[in-house]
Amino acid sequence: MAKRKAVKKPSSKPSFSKSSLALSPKSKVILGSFLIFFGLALLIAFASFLFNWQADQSTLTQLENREVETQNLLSKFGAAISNFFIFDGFGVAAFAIAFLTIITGFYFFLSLKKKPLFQFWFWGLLVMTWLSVFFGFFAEQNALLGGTVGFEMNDYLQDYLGFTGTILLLAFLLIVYMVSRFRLTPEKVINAFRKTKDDISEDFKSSSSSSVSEETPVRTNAEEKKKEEITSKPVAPAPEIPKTPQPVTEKVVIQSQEDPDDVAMEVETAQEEEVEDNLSKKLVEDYGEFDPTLELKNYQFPTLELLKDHNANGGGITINQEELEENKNRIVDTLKNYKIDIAQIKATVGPTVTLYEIIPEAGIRISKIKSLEDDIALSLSALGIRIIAPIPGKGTIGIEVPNKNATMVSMRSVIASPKFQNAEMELPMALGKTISNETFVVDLAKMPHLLMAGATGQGKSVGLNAILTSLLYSKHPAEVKFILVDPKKVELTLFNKIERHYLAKLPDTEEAIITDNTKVINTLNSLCIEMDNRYELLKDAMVRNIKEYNTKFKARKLNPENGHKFLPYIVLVVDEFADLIMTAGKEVETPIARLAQLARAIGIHLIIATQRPSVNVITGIIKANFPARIAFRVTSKIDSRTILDSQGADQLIGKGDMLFTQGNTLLRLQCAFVDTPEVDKITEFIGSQKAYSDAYHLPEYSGEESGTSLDIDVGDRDNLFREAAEVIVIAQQGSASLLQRKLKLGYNRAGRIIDQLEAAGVVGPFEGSKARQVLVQDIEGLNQLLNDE
Ligand SMILES: Nc1ncnc2c1ncn2[C@@H]1O[C@H](COP(=O)(O)OP(=O)(O)OP(=O)(O)O)[C@@H](O)[C@H]1O
Repeated sequence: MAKRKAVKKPSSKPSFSKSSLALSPKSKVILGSFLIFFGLALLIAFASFLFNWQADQSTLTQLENREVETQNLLSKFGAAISNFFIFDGFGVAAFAIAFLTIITGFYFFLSLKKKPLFQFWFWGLLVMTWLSVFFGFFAEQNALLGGTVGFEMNDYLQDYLGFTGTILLLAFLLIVYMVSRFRLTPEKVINAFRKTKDDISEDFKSSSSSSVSEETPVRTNAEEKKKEEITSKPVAPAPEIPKTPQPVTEKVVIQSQEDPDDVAMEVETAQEEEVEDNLSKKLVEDYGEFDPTLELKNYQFPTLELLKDHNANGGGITINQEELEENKNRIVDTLKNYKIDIAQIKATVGPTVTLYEIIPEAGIRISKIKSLEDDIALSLSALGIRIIAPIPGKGTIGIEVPNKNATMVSMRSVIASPKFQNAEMELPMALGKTISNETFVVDLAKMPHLLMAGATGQGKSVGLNAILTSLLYSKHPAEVKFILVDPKKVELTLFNKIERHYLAKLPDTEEAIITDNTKVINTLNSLCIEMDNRYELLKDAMVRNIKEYNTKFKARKLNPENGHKFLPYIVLVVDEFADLIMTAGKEVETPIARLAQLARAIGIHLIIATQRPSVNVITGIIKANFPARIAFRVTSKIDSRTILDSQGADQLIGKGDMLFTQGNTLLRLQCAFVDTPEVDKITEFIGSQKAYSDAYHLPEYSGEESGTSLDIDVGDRDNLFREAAEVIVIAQQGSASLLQRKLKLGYNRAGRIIDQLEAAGVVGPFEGSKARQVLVQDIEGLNQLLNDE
């Protein structure tokens, strides 16, 4: 098949490299301010010239004579330049030059895009010339109005076109200008007239009816307000992309050369790709890259001052030489008891533990040391000793011994560290410090999900807060959204304040932080729908992951009219997973497993914490999909095995001492500490700033039971059934949230009553996001219905 590629013609224009013309920001500000002041000077000089031109003109021939005085506010310079532009030039229309200079100054000063500026100048100069001729035409007597240019051009035109011809030409040029600059069409003019006429007649009507009804203006106001709200809603940060470009088709006619009688065949080739590419390039040129943060462009990230430095000595570690020596001697002596001689010993002091790396004498088998692990720990008689034999990749044996005085790792120190500040990660989390006192930062997007376990009081909640704080310090509200599940109801409540900035929720729910297990099931299923939707978008955009998708969207290569939008990362945090599994079991496990298996590419990441890392909570399927794990201190070796697949977590010392693995080696870390008042301050700081109108909405999910016919025994009805029915009938609105509010009920109970009302025929079936239909008109009808039962 004949395929022809468009060959780009080499441009005949001379090409300038852009950088040779580019100015540095400093030069732009200087040039910009010069132009602004110069334009203002012109403006003052021109204005002053209008009043003093006659007096000043006589002095223009003696400019070099310092004795001669001019009336112009800008003296000789003002008089000369004004005379040049106004009298010898374009008349009063020359004011355009002053304005154009000021506008140009602002463009440089604010580093704005130059393209509209060229348009300003083009149209500005054209209008100036037109005005000059126009004034020259009507005010021939006043030389100042049209200037010499206006006068001469007018004279010239009248010689050739005559009086009437010149008027017609001027009128024609005016129409050309209006149509090309303001896209004015006859319909638009007629519509504008019609609208004014309608407005006037409406005003007339409302003023005559205002005395009759008092309610009308109130409603009008409300309506107006609503209208205003709609129009003044922050401009959706969606790039303006015109209709999908039609593929350009090229026709090639093929005719057999040997046989001239052969039927000619037309081959059409489409050049869709290039057009789209050009379109996105043009859009980027015109509007710049799409900026997802535009809607909250004044958003300020929380400052470091909101965090406390929990250490008096500024986070540094104090090395206690005596303690080091003492521990070294104990290790050497203990090993000697088991006939293990040491060739070399080295200590690395961390915030909570010190690592003693030993190299045994030649000939000593590592397995011997390994088998003596417990005995060595016992001889050293300290809590939290962990023996690593050998340290992977090093060929030494490590013995971690807790420091007598642990140093707290404050969140402030890890957030301020260059490692976190310069981290080029999608979702950077500053977890704490390693044993060699280095800040440890990992990317949640790479993990891609995190499992966290630890007995009660060992630092899980602090760990979760540290993760959330890291993300709040590094990501704009447009880039990440959290779904927080907190069955304990107290741990994550502080994050309520940032609901409209950072949280995601189901559309019909009031609270964004989920404390109710039924809602968790709905949210998880909704998240699965979001996942499927996102996969569809990725497929449509022909990209493999969210990062590529967002890059393509920012480059304006994806059309929002086709459903494309900027996709924020979604982080689901479940604080007490054991509790969920115990109450909801499979209903929770299935969507969690599905998300864990599939959600990595589309930017949904899960962080699951549990107190009880038993096998019925962390099942095989969940474990398989959570390669990254954090273990705080647990109570038994079995628990340690369940979470880490090896022991060690049972030997930790608590208070944020943790082991982290991403599938291979175990890393001992001291978790960064962030206190509740600090989290409170951060959320307060964010919460008090301008927010989105609502939390990020997840897709609607209608529970499985919806739509099924219900058969509920009359005797099993809730005590508040009758009262609830009355509330619903009076309000004529069949929603569970109404019952929750009016009767102060929990979500579950309100939902149950609604089901009973459906069975009794008071309300209709579930209708997705809409409230159910109320089938009874009034209380009398309700009484009749219930008495007939
Ligand atoms: N990283 C840390 N550095 C210093 N102290 C810590 C750290 N993490 C926790 N602690 C101490 O441990 C206490 C308990 O921590 P936390 O509330 O996080 O425990 P938890 O595991 O969430 O307990 P629960 O499961 O009962 O909620 C904190 O009040 C704090 O004093």
